[in-house]
Amino acid sequence: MKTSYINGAFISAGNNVLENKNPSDINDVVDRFSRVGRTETEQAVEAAAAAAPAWGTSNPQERFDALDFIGSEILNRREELGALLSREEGKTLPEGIGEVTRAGYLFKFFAGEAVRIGGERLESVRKGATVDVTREPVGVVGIITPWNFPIAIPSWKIAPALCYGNCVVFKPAELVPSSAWALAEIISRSGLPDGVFNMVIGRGSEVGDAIIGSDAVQAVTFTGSVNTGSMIAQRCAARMAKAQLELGGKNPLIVLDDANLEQAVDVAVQGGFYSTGQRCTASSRVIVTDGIYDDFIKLFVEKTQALRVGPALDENTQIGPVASESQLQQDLEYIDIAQQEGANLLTGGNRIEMDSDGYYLQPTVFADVNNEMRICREEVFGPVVTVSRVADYEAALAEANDTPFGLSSGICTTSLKYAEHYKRHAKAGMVMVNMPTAGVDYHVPFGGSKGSSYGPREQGRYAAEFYTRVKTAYQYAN
Ligand SMILES: NC(=O)C1=CN([C@@H]2O[C@H](COP(=O)(O)OP(=O)(O)OC[C@H]3O[C@@H](n4cnc5c(N)ncnc54)[C@H](OP(=O)(O)O)[C@@H]3O)[C@@H](O)[C@H]2O)C=CC1
Ligand SMILES: O=C(O)CCC(=O)C(=O)O
Repeated sequence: MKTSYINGAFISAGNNVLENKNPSDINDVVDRFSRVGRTETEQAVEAAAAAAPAWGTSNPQERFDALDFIGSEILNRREELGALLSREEGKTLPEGIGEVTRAGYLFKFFAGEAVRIGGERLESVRKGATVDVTREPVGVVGIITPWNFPIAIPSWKIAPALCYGNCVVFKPAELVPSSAWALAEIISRSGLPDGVFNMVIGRGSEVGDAIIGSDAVQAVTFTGSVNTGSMIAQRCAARMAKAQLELGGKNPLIVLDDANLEQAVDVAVQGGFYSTGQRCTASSRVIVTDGIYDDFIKLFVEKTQALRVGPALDENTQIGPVASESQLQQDLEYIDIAQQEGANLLTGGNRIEMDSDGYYLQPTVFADVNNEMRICREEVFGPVVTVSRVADYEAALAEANDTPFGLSSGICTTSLKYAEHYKRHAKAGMVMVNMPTAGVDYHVPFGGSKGSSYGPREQGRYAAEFYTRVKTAYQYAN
């Protein structure tokens, strides 16, 4: 049975067993894990706190070597780890391998950043004095991750945390411990001193709660639901700890009359349905102008119906299963709500029974919606897309921005004027022109506005804002 990693060792197993089941076939148990609780989490935090002073002042070469080792091993094993990820989460094999590859490059990127950490020296406005502005680690960082990106999200939090000299207590989602464990196993051989990296496998309500409540944890980074995220931010604020949240999205994709139709439909299909729509960046609202609407709907429904839903590891599969029973129930509930609200179900809407016992759902398209409906305002987190008809670009922009979220926002157009205008006026942290709203690069900032994100951006060089504190040192030269 696999166990948590605390203070440089995988601990011995207890009797609280977590079974990791394959959502493509729930009779397939991917692996068994021993859960820990509060006591072990507190031990992990203590180990991290004890290791923090030395790691915080460690040589950049030491950090580079560890992060580079982790990145190289992930990349060398991308096919094996990708298959494991697809088996436990349900995304297709190419998506699984793609995610693992992204994780490898994230570690490589932050290996490079470790030797580039700098500051600046300014002349003081007071004669004869200088000012140094430098970055220091925050100390112990708590990392709480969701199930939809089992290795990429942990990597884009763990890699910068270590890069900037922090110690880590990492809690993966209960649904996907296998990729997290594989990552921890690689990290355990990377040469990091004991206590610098710790992973605790257990329930959010116990292990997660112990992390966010500990005074020794100076910063918490979280990706997941709005409710859990806002509770975490409030708890952190109450004890003056830093918090960084990546939450939901209700991401719009505008298709203008002048768009390339084939390209726009492919962008909508990819953004809406790939990874089974389980991405906070998924384009769940497509907003189409009048002149292209009928042609768009026809081709979009055709291409949606042609998508092959099936087991994640089957080479013919384009859309894997939903990740869990509870997520499937949530998707079906929203499909029901949309119909009760009067949305027009154009295709999909039902669970699919297959030979393998998994959580399969038809990719689903609703039309004739208005932006007040719950199906247009609340995140479903599944393969469910609404399409609305608007008169022109101005109406499309207004509808796109009329949402409590602001993560990613897309437009398909051949007009430079509209593309440029949209990049400036979309109320979202990320804007995509003629590209799916989902699927981002690993070396640039990731995050949103309004209800989607809180705190500094993740990824790229901007990650330093969260994982460091700035110090200003004045010196008078005698
Ligand atoms: N923005 C995004 O990318 C994501 C959004 N979601 C949204 O959230 C919905 C629910 O998914 P769910 O997995 O339940 O999301 P949660 O927000 O509950 O879970 C995310 C992480 O938080 C942990 N957690 C749960 N409760 C607590 C707590 N009280 N204190 C500290 N940590 C906690 C979870 O642990 P554990 O797994 O042990 O419960 C998990 O590691 C989805 O349907 C989707 O709408 C979900 C995943 C990703
Ligand atoms: O779209 C992506 O590449 C990232 C999405 C993501 O981070 C998420 O869904 O949590």
